[in-house]
Amino acid sequence: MPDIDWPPTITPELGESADDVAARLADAVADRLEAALQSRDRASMAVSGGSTPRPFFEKLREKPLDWSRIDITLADERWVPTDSKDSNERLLRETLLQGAASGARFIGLKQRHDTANAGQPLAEEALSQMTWPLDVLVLGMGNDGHTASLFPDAPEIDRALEESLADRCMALHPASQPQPRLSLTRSALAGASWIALHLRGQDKMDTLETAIGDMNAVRDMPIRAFLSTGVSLFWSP
Ligand SMILES: O=C(O)[C@H](O)[C@@H](O)[C@H](O)[C@H](O)COP(=O)(O)O
Repeated sequence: MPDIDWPPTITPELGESADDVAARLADAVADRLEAALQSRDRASMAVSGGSTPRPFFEKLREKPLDWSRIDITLADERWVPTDSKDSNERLLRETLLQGAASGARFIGLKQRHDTANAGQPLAEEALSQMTWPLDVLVLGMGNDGHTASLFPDAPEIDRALEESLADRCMALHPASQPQPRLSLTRSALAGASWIALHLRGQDKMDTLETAIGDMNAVRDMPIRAFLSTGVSLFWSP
């Protein structure tokens, strides 16, 4: 079911629990990573933070993969210390990067610098260690239609959405957010070989349907930049 032609008539499997969907997503991601490792020395993945992905991360880490050949980064990061409760890096270290999966190479976005703008060149350099395009990308979405940290109210959003931007990451300062963000750019994200959209709640489904209703206004709902590329929807009520 997961692969849906976009724009879809959304028909997620009704009645699936969040845990069921997290397990199905972990299976699909493991399959894609395994397939990538059949043809190349290393596989690369970017995942999103927030509250939705925790059960997914806890299931994915149990998969029997050759984690030492897998590079993992974040779709975005809040510019906070990596021991902050708001840190996506901390979330990943506490959930996914445990046990055998701790053997993966994690490329964090947060850098020593005080500001996201100052840290961006170092993050860009760190990201260049990975193989691109990404083999796997797991996106979330906010009810304003943001994904990663591509927020419609960020002054930098137009540049971050440029389809041919060379930079793989950018600092953004969305007025709606308490912290500056460092986000992968549209060009870095949209090139992924396989994109999953992991959502939970009717509010997110309503937002998704609004996004699909006017696919041209990408700046208003940046998730639209990815829906037309063909994403696999993993949604639970
Ligand atoms: O750093 C972040 O918060 C994420 O990368 C962000 O893009 C997230 O995916 C959405 O905001 C949904 O968050 P929830 O899963 O908490 O609803």
